[in-house]
Amino acid sequence: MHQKWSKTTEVEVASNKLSFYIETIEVNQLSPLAFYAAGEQQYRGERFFWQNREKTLTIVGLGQAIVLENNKNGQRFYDIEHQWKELTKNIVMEEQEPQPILFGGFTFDPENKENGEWNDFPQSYFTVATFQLIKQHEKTYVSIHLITEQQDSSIHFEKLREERDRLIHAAQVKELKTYEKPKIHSIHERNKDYYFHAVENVTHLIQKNEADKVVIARSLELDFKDALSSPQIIYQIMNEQPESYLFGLERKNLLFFGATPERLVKVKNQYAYSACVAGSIKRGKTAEEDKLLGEQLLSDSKNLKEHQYVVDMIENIFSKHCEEYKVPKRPKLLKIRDIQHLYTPVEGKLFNHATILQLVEHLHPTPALGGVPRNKAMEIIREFEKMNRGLYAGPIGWIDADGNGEFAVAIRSAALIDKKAYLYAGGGIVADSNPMTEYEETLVKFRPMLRALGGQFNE
Ligand SMILES: C=C(O[C@@H]1C=C(C(=O)O)C=C[C@H]1O)C(=O)O
Ligand SMILES: [Mg+2]
Repeated sequence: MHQKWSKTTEVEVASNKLSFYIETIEVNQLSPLAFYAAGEQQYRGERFFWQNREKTLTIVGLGQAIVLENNKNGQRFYDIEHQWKELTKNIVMEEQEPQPILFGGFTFDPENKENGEWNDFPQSYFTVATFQLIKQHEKTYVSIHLITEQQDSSIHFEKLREERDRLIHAAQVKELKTYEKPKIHSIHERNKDYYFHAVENVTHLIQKNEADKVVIARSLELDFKDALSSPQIIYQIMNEQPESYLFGLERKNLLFFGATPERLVKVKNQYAYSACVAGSIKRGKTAEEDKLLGEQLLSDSKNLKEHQYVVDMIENIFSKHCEEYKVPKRPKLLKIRDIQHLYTPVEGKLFNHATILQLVEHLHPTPALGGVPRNKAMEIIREFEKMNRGLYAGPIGWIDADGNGEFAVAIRSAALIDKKAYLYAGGGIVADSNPMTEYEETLVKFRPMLRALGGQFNE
């Protein structure tokens, strides 16, 4: 017999009286990706996938028990947090019991009005899945969530149990499926000339002291021969990027996905963990060359400057939200498949009242993706980036009913819509930046998603 938990709580959200029904079972041996793929017919546009960097936690969501979204600037973090607290305040979980998860993301800049692939996408987009799979410590749990105004939901719930069993069965029999790499028809560097012009201009502005650092990004447009499926893409990024957070978030016909090495913030039992990741160099072709490049990065003044702005800002936020915190004096190297970064982990013990979404609100955007000073940098980005970043460079992640959770910075990412994918990459511009070097840095940063999608740049 599977271990099983069931509970119902009454809550009031936005003056609606709602009941939150939860039933969780432990299941044997189930591939999270196969579970995700089992939702291909019924739940397209309503799924998510998350795996942390350490690969100790995987979460999959199929269907939507509730969607929390808003377009409010200024209050968007607070609103999501408030609604989630209302939804979960009466839930008392047992220690071993898997929690209901709120998963989603915040766009990079709610003030950006550029048209494109992010049209109609809300500035904050979160969901609680109808069917939630959690794989943690080698155990796998599947929960049903039903959030409803109905008083008697027993018939509805019985249907959901049947559907859960169908999904689990389908996932078990599809276990061994592999997917082919997509076939790219064409690659287009959007506004390429304009990007060089932007980096040059922004460097001049910084030399004139209008700002200290500004991150400028650009995008690639890929066309495919055939339409791609979300499980096919998640499969590719799982094979490509073992040392990163992996994520996929669907809404209607858009899939946003990526493999990022960068943590924005993790909160566990009132401890907070963040990471300064900024400053980059490529990987070497041999171990010796790789080591030399790493040493070069560790002593390169332009990259150290890029990095230090991030450390100063994150340290400042931690000093406001923590009783105590630690910041190492010098960065170390974070080496991932295509690139090496300067990396400084930061951790602290939060004040009692501090929450993960408050930290997300204050940390986003760090100067790793925005700049210094923050507001000036955002204005410059709006003026000089001919695009809408959407969820790229924004916070993506989850929160549980206890307020624990983790958000990554959604870089090394792309949006897929039908037969087109849009890949995003940028870099920190400081006074001594050079357009060609920055351009080449973006090529390296495009590489993981490009490779996952079946493409490659020639060197
Ligand atoms: C902007 C990106 O990455 C950020 C910029 C970096 C840099 O300029 O050195 C390094 C890591 C990230 O914080 C991206 O990957 O698109
Ligand atoms: Mg850089």
